[in-house]
This record gives sequence, structure tokens and C-alpha cells, in this order.
Amino acid sequence: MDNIKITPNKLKGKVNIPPSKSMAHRAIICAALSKGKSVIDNIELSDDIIATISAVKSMGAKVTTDNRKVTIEGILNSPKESDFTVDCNESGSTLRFFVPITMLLKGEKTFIGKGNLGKRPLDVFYNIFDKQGIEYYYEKDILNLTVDGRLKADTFEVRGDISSQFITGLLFTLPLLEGDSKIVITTDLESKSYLDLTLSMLEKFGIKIINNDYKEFIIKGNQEYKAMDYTVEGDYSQAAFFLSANYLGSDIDVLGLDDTSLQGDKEIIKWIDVLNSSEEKVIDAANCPDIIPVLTVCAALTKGETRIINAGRLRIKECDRLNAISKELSKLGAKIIENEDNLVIEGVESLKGGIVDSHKDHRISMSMAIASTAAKDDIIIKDYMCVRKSYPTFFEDFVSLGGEIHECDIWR
Ligand SMILES: O=C(O)C1=C[C@@H](OP(=O)(O)O)[C@@H](O)[C@H](O)C1
Ligand SMILES: C=C(OP(=O)(O)O)C(=O)O
Repeated sequence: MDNIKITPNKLKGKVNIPPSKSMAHRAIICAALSKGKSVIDNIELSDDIIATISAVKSMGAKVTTDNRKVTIEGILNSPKESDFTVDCNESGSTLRFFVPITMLLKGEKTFIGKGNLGKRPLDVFYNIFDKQGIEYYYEKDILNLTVDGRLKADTFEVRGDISSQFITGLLFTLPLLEGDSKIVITTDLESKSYLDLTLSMLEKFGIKIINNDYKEFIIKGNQEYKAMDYTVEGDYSQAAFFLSANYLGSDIDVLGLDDTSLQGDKEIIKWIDVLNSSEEKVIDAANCPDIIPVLTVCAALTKGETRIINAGRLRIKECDRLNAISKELSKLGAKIIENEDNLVIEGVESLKGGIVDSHKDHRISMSMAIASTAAKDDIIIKDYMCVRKSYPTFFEDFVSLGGEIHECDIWR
């Protein structure tokens, strides 16, 4: 039974925001590519982070976990010499980061995963494999990709308007190749702030990259990652849920965030200000796709019209998030017009109760929980525990803030 009934309640109290998933992926990877031993502190074992830890282990890194501390001895001390499989579970980051990273090693690499992951685009890599004569095999719609070959230093022409994760994966890998490389971005770049997270983590671990205004990146080969100890900062993507609850009338102290953070989802603060203003309300999703579902909940309850633009890429996440959030909020009485790459939302006074579907997407499940805080009647969320992907303790935190939840069987 994986359905939950929430009785509407405003939330109140303090919440410690979990560590940034994006920064945790990056720190674990940089530690694993270093020669020595690093301790990465403040790690939460969400399903996505477990996938990244198991990926570095499958490449030969030695990893021990002790509470929130993860100790990593780098891959390069004893790299895997034979074929291996990486189980990405549902993590797009793990898949797009490790396809190039694993190509530092010999042998055949197989990538498996579940949910929507096999449907999320990988063409950027297939184009590179074709150009470099690397053999690969994949199944359509199900993640079962096998790549046989090592990546060579090169000029990589890469689109920037599908996912920044391809570029991050290359940025981790190219400094360790024998020759020098260049990444040329051939389109507009979206999710740009995620590249800032990558570049800043690389710099901390001693890797030098020249960034020519995000149009090209120059990467010298034969560099060395230097092991270091690092503590992961709080996650703005997760804080966005509680900051949105506050916008809707809750009173939560959101603790553990770094206000100098480079995380793009820090824009939650700016977009809530926009919703609070009486002027034309336009939210640009290009740089902060992950906070758009919960911002849609806020917009649905904001007087007047709000437009969410540049949001087409939400369709290629764990589910079609543009469709899922429009459909589920509409069931609760929201007024949303869903267009190909934007939403037009006409604010309503309140939401009613009802049965909504998480679409097995953690950010939809959490957004619906936040919607419940401003609803008139009980809300039932189907498959609510998909939050394990990024925030396994979300509903515990929700309850500790006064959220009233009951497991329920909606078919009875
Ligand atoms: O690099 C990262 O850590 C991420 C990049 C973003 O993906 P896109 O670059 O595909 O937008 C974001 O949606 C994802 O949750 C995490
Ligand atoms: C899209 C997400 O992650 P990923 O792309 O790593 O699966 C997310 O966490 O919302």
C-alpha cells in the first residue's frame, strides 16, 4: 500500500534541509576520481545518491559509510579491469555523468535503470560514440545500454538545450584523458547553474577548466584530482517545498541553507517574490526546472495570471512534469492551461480535496503534499513514497511540522 491521505493543515516549526543531491553526486565523483582518500560529510542516502555510490564502487573505488560520512578511496588506486554494470536506478544524473566517466576504463560497460530513465534522451552521447567509432548497443525506452570503448580527447560539439548533465559528465572525464579537449556548446545553454556547481566542485578538487562564457570549455588533459574532505551544503531544490508552504500560509524555519550557494534552485526566493508582487507574473524555468512543480502550486493559489515559460524540458524528467502538475492540480480545482513549453495559470481562491497521482515522481509527490496545506479537504496521493529518490525523510519532516498523514487504501 503506497497511498497516503493528508488532512489539510498549515505547517509550523523548524526543518533541517537535507544535503544538496547535486553537490553530493559531484563530491562523491570527484573524490572517486582522486588518487587518495576523501571524506565527504553530510550525505543523505537517497536512492539517487546510493546509485552514484554504487557506480563509483563498480569502477573500483572503496567506499565506507558511517552515519552521514562517506569515506572514498579513489578508483585510480585499483581501477576495475574487466566488464562491469552500473545500475543507475532512476537517476538521470548518475547515468549522464557515468557514461563518459566509465569510459576512462577498459572493458564493456552496461547501464541499467528503471522508471522513465530509459526514455530520457542520450543522443548527445550517441553522436559522440558515432564520431569516435565507439561501439554501443541500446534498447529503446528501457535502459539497457552497453558501451565498449574508451573516450579520446577531442573537440566535443554538444547541444546545451536538452540536459546540462551531458556536459557535466564530460567535464568530469576530459581532464583525465591523455590529450587536451574542448567542449563547444552549439545551442542556447539551459540549466547553466548546474555547470557552475560542476566547475566549482572540480576547482575544489584541483582541476582547471577554462570557461569561455559558457560557449566553450577548454580542458587540459593529464590533470589530477586531489583528494580532500568536503561537507555538502543544504539543498535549495528541497527547501523550495517548505518555502512554498510558507508562501501559502505555513510558518516554517528552513534551516541549513548557504545563502552564498551557487545552486540555481536558490531562485525559489526570487520567484516567490515575483508571485508576491502585483505586477505581471512571469517565471522562467530555464535555469531551475526542478522547482517548477511546486512553484506551479504557488501560482495556482496566487491572484491573477502567472506564466511559466521555457519549461519544455520538464517533459523529459522522471515523468512529463508539465503535464503531471497541470493534470493533478486541475483535479483539485486549479485553472491551468498547458502549452508545449509553458503554463498559463489563473489563480483560484482555494483548492479542494481529491485523489491525485504522483506519477511516481518525487517532485510531484512533494508538490501535492504542499498543495494539501492550502486545500479545503483531504488529499490522497498515490505512490507517495517515490520521494525516496531524493528526500527519503520528506514525509517524516512533514509530520514533524504538524502535517497530518494517514496511510490509506483508496480501493477499499
Ligand atoms: O546536474 C544536476 O545535478 C542536475 C541537472 C538538472 O538537469 P538538466 O540539466 O537535465 O536540466 C536537474 O534537473 C537535475 O535534477 C540535476
Ligand atoms: C530530475 C531530477 O534528477 P535526475 O535528472 O538526476 O534524475 C530531479 O531530482 O528532479
